[in-house]
Amino acid sequence: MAKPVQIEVWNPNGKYRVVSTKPMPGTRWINLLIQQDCRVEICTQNKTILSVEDIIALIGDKCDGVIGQLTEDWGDALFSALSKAGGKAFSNMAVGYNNVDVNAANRYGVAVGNTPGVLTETTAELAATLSVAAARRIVEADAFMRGGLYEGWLPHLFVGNLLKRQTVGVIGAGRIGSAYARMMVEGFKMNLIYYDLYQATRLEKFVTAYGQFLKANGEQPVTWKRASSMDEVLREADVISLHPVLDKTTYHLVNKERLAVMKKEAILVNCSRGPVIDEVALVEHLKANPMFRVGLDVFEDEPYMKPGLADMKNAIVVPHIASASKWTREGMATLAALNVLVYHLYKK
Ligand SMILES: NC(=O)C1=CN([C@@H]2O[C@H](COP(=O)(O)OP(=O)(O)OC[C@H]3O[C@@H](n4cnc5c(N)ncnc54)[C@H](O)[C@@H]3O)[C@@H](O)[C@H]2O)C=CC1
Ligand SMILES: O=C(O)C(=O)CO
Repeated sequence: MAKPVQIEVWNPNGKYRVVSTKPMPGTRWINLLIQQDCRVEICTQNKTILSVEDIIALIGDKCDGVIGQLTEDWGDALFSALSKAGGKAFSNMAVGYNNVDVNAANRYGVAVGNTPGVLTETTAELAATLSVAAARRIVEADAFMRGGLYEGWLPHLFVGNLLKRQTVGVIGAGRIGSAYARMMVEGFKMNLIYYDLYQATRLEKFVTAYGQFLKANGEQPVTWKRASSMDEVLREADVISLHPVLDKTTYHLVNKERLAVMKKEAILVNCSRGPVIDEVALVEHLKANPMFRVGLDVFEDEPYMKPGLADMKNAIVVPHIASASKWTREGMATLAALNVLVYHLYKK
């Protein structure tokens, strides 16, 4: 039997019981639930990742809906427990739902929601930040300065890459990949090459129009190309950012062989999911190619890094913060609450 979990209760007399496995930013999401007659229970347990047993204890005997987190394993055990407690709706507070077994949810009659859109620009901005930080060696230079090593300007000190007129490669040109591509094309006048299973028509139109604008102003136009294979992007791009969903087709999409295809001085950014890159192969590649740089927001065995990664000066690592702006996180919480409510509102 799991230990009882600590909770904070809002609107104790509400008719529907909705559980959030974590406190979430803002109060709009709580107010929306209360307005629809929900008793809101928020788990305040001081434990970063709740186990399946912890969440089963939270669900208890009666629960109408749950808002959960991407760190939790939403599979058969949890959907079975939620269904037994009368639950009909679950929302991940994330757009990615690789932690959710949607088939299991279907089997138990639980509707599943996620939080797309509201985090698109914020996530793309972090990918752009990592791209620039890697190109200009910002983290290394910061450590150098703080280490008291700066003795004066030198022609060779922290020389990095100029992005202007280089090629940006995007793998997975969906919402976030396309927003990132637009930032890099418009912000740095980079040419675009992308690979996706589907054509990114709006993105292509944007780059074409921006190219025409530049030309009309006497500047060299930017260009775009839809690659017929992922390897084409890896071969041609100077900066490559990964934005696909994580599923069977994208697991270890970037492996030893594909790293070898990339330019020796390329920059690789990952703000999608850790397992899209074979991280062991990446560490070896970083060791063998000191001019190759990566910017990583996500890791294969999150929260852990593969041995050796933390020692690599050509790697920038941040703790899965790509969607971490106040506006976005409040928006994600609001969307998650609406997802859980939709089912109940629909029934009324
Ligand atoms: N690091 C972070 O904090 C965040 C990470 N994410 C991750 O980013 C992912 C993408 O989010 P969105 O852009 O909103 O989703 P989206 O569904 O709009 O875009 C995903 C794209 O990947 C493409 N794709 C799927 N399989 C592919 C393959 N085998 N090769 C190439 N492309 C493939 C799809 O066609 C689609 O265009 C999420 O699933 C999530 O895992 C999202 C938000 C924040
Ligand atoms: O939404 C997601 O998928 C994240 O990784 C966090 O925002």
